[in-house]
Amino acid sequence: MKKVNIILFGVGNVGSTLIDQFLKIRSRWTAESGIRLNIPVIANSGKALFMPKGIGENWKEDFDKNAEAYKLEDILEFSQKHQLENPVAIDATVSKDLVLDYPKLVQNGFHLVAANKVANTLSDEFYYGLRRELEKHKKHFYYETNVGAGLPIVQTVQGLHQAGEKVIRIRGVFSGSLSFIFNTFSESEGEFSEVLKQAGDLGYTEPDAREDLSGNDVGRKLLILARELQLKKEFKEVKIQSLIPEKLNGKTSTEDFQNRISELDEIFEKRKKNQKKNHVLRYVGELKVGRGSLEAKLISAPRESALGQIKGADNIFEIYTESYGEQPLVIQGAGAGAAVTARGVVCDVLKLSQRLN
Ligand SMILES: NC(=O)C1=CN([C@@H]2O[C@H](COP(=O)(O)OP(=O)(O)OC[C@H]3O[C@@H](n4cnc5c(N)ncnc54)[C@H](OP(=O)(O)O)[C@@H]3O)[C@@H](O)[C@H]2O)C=CC1
Ligand SMILES: N[C@@H](CC=O)C(=O)O
Repeated sequence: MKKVNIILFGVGNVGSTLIDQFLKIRSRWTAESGIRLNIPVIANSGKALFMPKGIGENWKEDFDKNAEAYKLEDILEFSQKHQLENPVAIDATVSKDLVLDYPKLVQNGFHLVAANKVANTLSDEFYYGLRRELEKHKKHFYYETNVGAGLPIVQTVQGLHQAGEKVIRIRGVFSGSLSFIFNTFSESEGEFSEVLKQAGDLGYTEPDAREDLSGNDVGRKLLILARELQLKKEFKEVKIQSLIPEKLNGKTSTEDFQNRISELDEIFEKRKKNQKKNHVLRYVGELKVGRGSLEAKLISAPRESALGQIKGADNIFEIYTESYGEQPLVIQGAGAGAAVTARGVVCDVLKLSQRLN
């Protein structure tokens, strides 16, 4: 029997769904794959719940009653003291501070699985430094949900590249929240701000929706894919069209922004009206590998086109390669939401566990 110990950072939208999915699947993993999954630590930004034998169905009550203030060192000590086999740190936060601690986690024997995109979008120096550290300590890092949530994008791009296939261009709708927003807004009479709020309530936006509206989240996904193709790029090199007017950006707090989102209504109503007939708004990302160009922008696309026909919070990725020629390899499906994202993390943990002794 192979034991795998999960240390979960982030018990928000994705993290709490992930716990529920783990609790449901783990007896099947034990029976079918010989993997015994234990979740001895779960933490938010201020508190952690330590349970050496692992959390169970009542984890929310246990967390509320028994979680305590902690530092990363407390988790490292706990892992040593209880000699946790195969510890895996899962990052379901948006924290940069936690990411800066990844090398320390790896040095202390942890494998990494991240929904958080920050580690793969910091400087080139951090990106390759972390990979050197992982190699040195023979640890693994999975992050499939960084692009397309539960869709198999990262593994497909990695697989094509490693197999020697020349990837020429990747284009599509990379944001689940912006997809939902424009798919809904283009077809309804409702105000833009109402649709934006709905996207937040459905768990599609980042904790601060401006990360989506600014195009930064799409910019990050482009950079992550570019780096998989060994392009040496930094985030500042991604050309990004922000959808947030200056007055709502910068020094405005998240709360202020939330209170003022109706100021976006007129702007987007105009954009919707100023389109050709049977056209819809789509926020697209495009990576041209040969030119090394990465761009995220709002376009008006024919309703019947591949980009125009997507629904709900769908992402669509068109991957143009030498062998596929003019007809791209297309991956499409829900690109945001707690259930699909958590399932993507579960898949990562399963793949990682299968590689362990
Ligand atoms: N929603 C989606 O569809 C997708 C999300 N993702 C990524 O998943 C991640 C989580 O998103 P989501 O669940 O929606 O976010 P939430 O805001 O719902 O949850 C974030 C959680 O992280 C915790 N947290 C913040 N900082 C730290 C820290 N330093 N240490 C430990 N915990 C911390 C928060 O705790 P507290 O409450 O104390 O602040 C909270 O529990 C994000 O990186 C997002 O980009 C990726 C793909 C799709
Ligand atoms: N906020 C993101 C969530 C997934 O990465 C998005 O809208 O795509």
